[in-house]
Amino acid sequence: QTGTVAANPEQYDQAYICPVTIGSQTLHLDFDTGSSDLWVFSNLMPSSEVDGQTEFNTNSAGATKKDGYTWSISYGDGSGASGVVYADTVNVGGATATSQAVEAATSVSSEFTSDTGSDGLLGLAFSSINQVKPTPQTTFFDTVKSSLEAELFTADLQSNGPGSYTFGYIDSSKYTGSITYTAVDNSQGFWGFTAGGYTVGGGGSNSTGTIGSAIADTGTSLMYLPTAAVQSYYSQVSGSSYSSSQGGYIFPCSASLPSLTVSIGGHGFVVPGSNFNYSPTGSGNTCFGGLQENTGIGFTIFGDVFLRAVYAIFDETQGSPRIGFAAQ
Ligand SMILES: O[C@H]1CN[C@@H](c2nc(-c3ccc(C(F)(F)F)cc3)no2)C1
Repeated sequence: QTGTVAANPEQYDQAYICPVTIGSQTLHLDFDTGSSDLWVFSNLMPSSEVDGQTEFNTNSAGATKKDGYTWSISYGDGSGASGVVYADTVNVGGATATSQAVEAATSVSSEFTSDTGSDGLLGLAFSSINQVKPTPQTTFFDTVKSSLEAELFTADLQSNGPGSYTFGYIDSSKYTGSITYTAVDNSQGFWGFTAGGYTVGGGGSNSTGTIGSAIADTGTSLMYLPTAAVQSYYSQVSGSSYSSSQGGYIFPCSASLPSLTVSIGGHGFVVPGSNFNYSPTGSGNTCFGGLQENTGIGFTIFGDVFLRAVYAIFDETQGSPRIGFAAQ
């Protein structure tokens, strides 16, 4: 089997929301290659924590409670959720898992209540970091992968318009040139890979260092690189500065932004400058940069700002996992 689902950007491309059928309900979930739990708003939550989101009905005929199973998760920004676990049929664009662990929230943090476009998350990292106790559950991809035409999924994220995820096949209309694959280190549960040198702007190679280990994370909006690369980038953006009040680099919204070329698997991938204007700060006609320092995170994260510039293939067809990127 295969699956194809639209990936709809929230405002400022903050996250990508996809329709998922669970039993007879359709919920809109944030697909996240940086975590491994499929959790949903549910009828078990206090109404004070729900602001228009669709609630998974745990009383529906097809939902089977997994007694004694609980979960609790927190995300990079400190938000989180917790609850209990059911099994139900989950269909993503035609790819169907007949008995998928569906983690029904009994409580979510205020950030999720306020994120009115999302009814929960669908994790696509490795099942080793699933947060269900006493027994971790498999991700949707792990549950269905043996039944897919090919054991892979792909992400085509777009700005201001629908992109798509595919399960089980590569859509050759989504990219140009060839796909460059590189080995994945999943020892931390993430789609980890090694990135090489970088060049700011289209000029000659002015890269002074290499980026090193990184993760591909569709659930992170921005791109977080080592300080040296970030300072090198913003040194080419006139009027840019680090704003402690905004918590990152900002610049005049009228600034012209250079591209950033990153070498992965020996191929240079170009992120256009426009990808690095993330959003207005709301003060003084300054804009918040889509490239920020990885200090304090502990990871270099290739989030949506990077992933919008490529077609990404999350591939387990070779036995050991690999990740592929192609220009689009
Ligand atoms: O944890 C890492 C795994 N991938 C990144 C991720 N972060 C979120 C997230 C989604 C929605 C919200 C909220 F709605 F604003 F609460 C917050 C965080 N989803 O994936 C970071």
